[in-house]
Amino acid sequence: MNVRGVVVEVDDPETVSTQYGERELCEVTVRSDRGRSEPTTVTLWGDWVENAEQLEPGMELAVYDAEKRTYQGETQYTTGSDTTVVVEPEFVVDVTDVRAWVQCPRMYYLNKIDGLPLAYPVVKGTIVHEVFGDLLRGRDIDTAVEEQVEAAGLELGLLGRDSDSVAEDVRDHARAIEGWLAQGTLTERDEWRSEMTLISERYGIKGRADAVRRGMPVELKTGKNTRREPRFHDKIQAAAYALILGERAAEETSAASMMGDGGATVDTDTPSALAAAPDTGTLLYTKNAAVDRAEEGGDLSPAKEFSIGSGLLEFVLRARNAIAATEYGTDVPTGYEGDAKCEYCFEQDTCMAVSGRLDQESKAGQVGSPIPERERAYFDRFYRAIEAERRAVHREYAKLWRQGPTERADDDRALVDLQPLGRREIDGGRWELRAAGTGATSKIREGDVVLASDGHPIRGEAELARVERLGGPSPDADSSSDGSASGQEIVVTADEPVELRRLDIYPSELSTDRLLTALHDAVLKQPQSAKDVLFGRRDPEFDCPSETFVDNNPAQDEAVRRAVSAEDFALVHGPPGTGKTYTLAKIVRELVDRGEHVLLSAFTNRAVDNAIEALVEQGFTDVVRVGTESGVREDMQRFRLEQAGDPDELATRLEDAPVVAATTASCGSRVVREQRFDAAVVDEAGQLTEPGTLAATNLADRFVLIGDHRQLPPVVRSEDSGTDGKTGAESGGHPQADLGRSLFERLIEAHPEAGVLLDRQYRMAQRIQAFPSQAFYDGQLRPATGEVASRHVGDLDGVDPSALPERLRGRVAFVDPGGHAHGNTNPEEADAVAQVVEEFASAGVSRDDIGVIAPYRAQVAEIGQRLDDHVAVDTVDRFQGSSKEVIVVSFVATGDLDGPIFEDYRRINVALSRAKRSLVLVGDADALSTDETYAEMVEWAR
Ligand SMILES: Nc1ncnc2c1ncn2[C@@H]1O[C@H](COP(=O)(O)OP(=O)(O)OP(=O)(O)O)[C@@H](O)[C@H]1O
Repeated sequence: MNVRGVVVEVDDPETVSTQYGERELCEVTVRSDRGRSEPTTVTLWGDWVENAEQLEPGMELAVYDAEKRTYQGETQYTTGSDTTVVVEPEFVVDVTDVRAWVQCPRMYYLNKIDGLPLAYPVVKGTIVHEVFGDLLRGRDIDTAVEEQVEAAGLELGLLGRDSDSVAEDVRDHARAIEGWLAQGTLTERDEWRSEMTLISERYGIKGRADAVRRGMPVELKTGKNTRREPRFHDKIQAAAYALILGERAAEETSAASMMGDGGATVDTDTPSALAAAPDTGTLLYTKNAAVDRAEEGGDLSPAKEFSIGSGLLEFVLRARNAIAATEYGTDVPTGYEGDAKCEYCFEQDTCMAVSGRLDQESKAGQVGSPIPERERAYFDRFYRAIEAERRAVHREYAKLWRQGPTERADDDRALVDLQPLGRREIDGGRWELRAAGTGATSKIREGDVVLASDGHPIRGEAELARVERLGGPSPDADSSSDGSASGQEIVVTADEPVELRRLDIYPSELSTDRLLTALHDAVLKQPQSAKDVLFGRRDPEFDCPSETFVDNNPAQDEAVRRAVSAEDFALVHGPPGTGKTYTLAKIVRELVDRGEHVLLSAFTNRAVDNAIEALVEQGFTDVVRVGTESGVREDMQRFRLEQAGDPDELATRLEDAPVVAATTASCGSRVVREQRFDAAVVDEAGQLTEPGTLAATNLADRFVLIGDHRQLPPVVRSEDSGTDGKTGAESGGHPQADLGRSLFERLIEAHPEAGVLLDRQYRMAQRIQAFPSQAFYDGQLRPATGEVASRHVGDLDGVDPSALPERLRGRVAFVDPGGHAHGNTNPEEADAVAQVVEEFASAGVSRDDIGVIAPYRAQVAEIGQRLDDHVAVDTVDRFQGSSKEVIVVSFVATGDLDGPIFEDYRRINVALSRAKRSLVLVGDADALSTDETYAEMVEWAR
């Protein structure tokens, strides 16, 4: 019997005498069905009491294989020998976190906030793991070592290492692996899986096992261990994988026995998930092979097997539960939760320093004096906000099993019903998998790492895969014979040959991890003077030169002057089309001319590439672009710094470049985080969370933020219910504003004197800019030139304005087609939008010059079906930063104004300010007019 529900009450634990002696118990009352059912009591016995004590009302509790009994007419549940207890099952804890927690809960916390440094043991560890995978896939040792060392070239170069000595070092480790693989028992390749992604729906654990051999976990450790037994926390890691493997094995058995029984429910002979777990794990300590046997004794064999019993598995689960319970309240562990000895801990100094500076209780004690109260409060508030983001990511994991395939596909989180077209082995024993798509779209993009599966991402065969191609004609002749393949071939690469039937977005905690390290670095590593301005203890200072930088635009000129003379920071506020990118390029060039080492950053890859493009247009090309191959635009690849290659050359290129360009997310990478700059210039700063901005500004002595807080705000997941298929629900002015408010906005409000408003726009005809200027910029925006002011579609080559219907001949039009909203679509409105587009096209406007913006993905799809691919149809979020000659906006709403686009004026500002020559609003005028601002908009447009 399984019991699962929301905890409503936790009694005090008590000790009772039983036939087995004194035992502890704790009664917990839960309401199942997500808190809707009548209360049920579950008695947790023995060691599970430890977890019971961590419970709080409101948490979710799952008790699997509980024993049922009736007491005084009431049904009760109790833990038995096969029972497992899971706290907050949808909080998906990573196996490496369980390991760290068992070492010391405080270490788990420290790892989280300060991230993995760029250090040789870390990089070497990664290389050895890659080589391990290669060897398992049958690769030759010399090739594997050589290629993997080369792949880490940049990191090794930054660490001052040369390839030969690293290869020598890695080869020692690789020999341990090879020796072990050569042992007679390991012959059947089929029994191996390298790098297996495991996610447990039952226990809320995930991780990537280094290898699974005959169903048993194998973990590789690049350290040495001369004892016979593996280290305890290493065993914990392998046992955690065993726990998940047991769940899978039990499911397979029960599925098989259900089939054997003609579909009837069987619950007698199926083993519990715990009993089905593998009973042996292996730890491979590769450094043992390199130890000099003359100098060191003990057990030097690298491979150490150990047995996994239910006691160990339950221990793992209790540690996992302790993490989930701690994170429920965003509590900071003190170290007292575990029994590690601080004096043996190599993190003791760091631990004491962090505890001292943040004034946190810690088993190791504190050293140093605390940072000011205000900074601690800041750290705390953002820590909580970022952890709320992490919980939102965890909810995304849970959707992998909570949502059915159709629901996931409708939510744009999966591509389902793919038809496998074939697979082939490629370099390094990896696989290329191909399938025919259905023509459906999703948030999955080329270059993403996704879960590829044979139908179910958790219960089926699944592996992490990289999307190489989505759609596009198949180069393979035989797949075109399959009608469904036409134009929709999907190609991914993976370590294992999964039958490709479905792709799911794989939620990643990487960006939350990086926000935390940025917060840590800003508060604990930045010099006092930098923090003074951030925390309002000092006003920013300028040392303005009298030079002219831009002679045809006074505001831009002033912006460059402020930027180059800022001793702390400068802020450039750029409304739509006012030359933000142009000004940014000027600023970067001026800084470089002054001999400064500049970091150029932005929220999106697109903006980073646009900024480089503007630099190139201004004749400057001395830029190094850091980013992945798929993230960087084709024509900017020539600036991209490869990760692989000669260490010294790569490191020199990065360190000597006057300008390094990377997204703010990449600024948190091991490589960029180690660099220092004189100045950081950050574009799209209005869309960045405060810690997201800090990831870039932490790396420089001074910074310039360029953005517009009246356009799209930062995307914050934790406010996004995410299941309604709407876009934009993420931000909309909710009270949890810490992450929703950018550093740019906070600073420009606190220090308007440090900001410059770019007030001349080079995009919209005067008639189009009138409303956005009035409504969102206090009427301060004006066309930069007469040409801009008078723009009209009639000026475009081949366009005959008289061929347009009367209502579309002006620069702004309003079309009210009526119709009814069905969920997030309005088909009649979609028809009207398509008609408007066709009318412009018939008058000679190129379809590539027309864009359609709708508030919801569903309406985007509805309109997209009616138009050919040349017309860009998308949500507001995807239009930020771009423009078109003609823009048609579909509002969808009828009757009332219940949509995120309407709750947030910043989104409507973006939608209205994309058009150069013609803007057509399509919607229900009566519905829109129920809101004051939109009433004015309708008035203006008609
Ligand atoms: N001072 C200037 N003189 C001449 N042209 C300019 C000047 N500043 C900007 N422009 C031109 O105006 C256009 C818009 O500039 P830019 O792309 O930099 O705007 P933006 O503010 O970055 O736009 P968006 O709102 O889309 O981010 C570009 O074609 C650019 O070359």
